[in-house]
Amino acid sequence: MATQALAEDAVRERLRELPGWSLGEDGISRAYRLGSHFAATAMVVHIAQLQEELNHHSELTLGYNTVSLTVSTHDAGGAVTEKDIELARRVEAAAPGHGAN
Ligand SMILES: C[C@H](O)[C@H](O)[C@H]1CNC2=NC(N)=NC(=O)C2=N1
Repeated sequence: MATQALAEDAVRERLRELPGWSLGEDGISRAYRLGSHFAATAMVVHIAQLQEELNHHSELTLGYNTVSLTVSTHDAGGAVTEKDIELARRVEAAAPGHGAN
């Protein structure tokens, strides 16, 4: 998958299909709220699996009942690339199964 930096407007266009995701200085980010600490922990494990499958890894934070992630592409100097968008899409697809919102 391409690791060329996406222009800001291209990132924002893709984020239109990813409600809850935002663009910041460190990449694209999303925070999820779960029904319990255990549910949040289980989602973190699932995200780790998705990241390993994609070989693309976020900064992933587990709170009491929240999971937050921020991702950019190190190999592109911290820019946002299609790999970041693809990880976001895969996490979004997994979120409903965890009761995350
Ligand atoms: C060697 C390994 O494939 C690379 O370091 C991968 C690992 N995970 C990664 N994750 C992210 N976010 N960006 C990268 O450029 C990246 N590169």
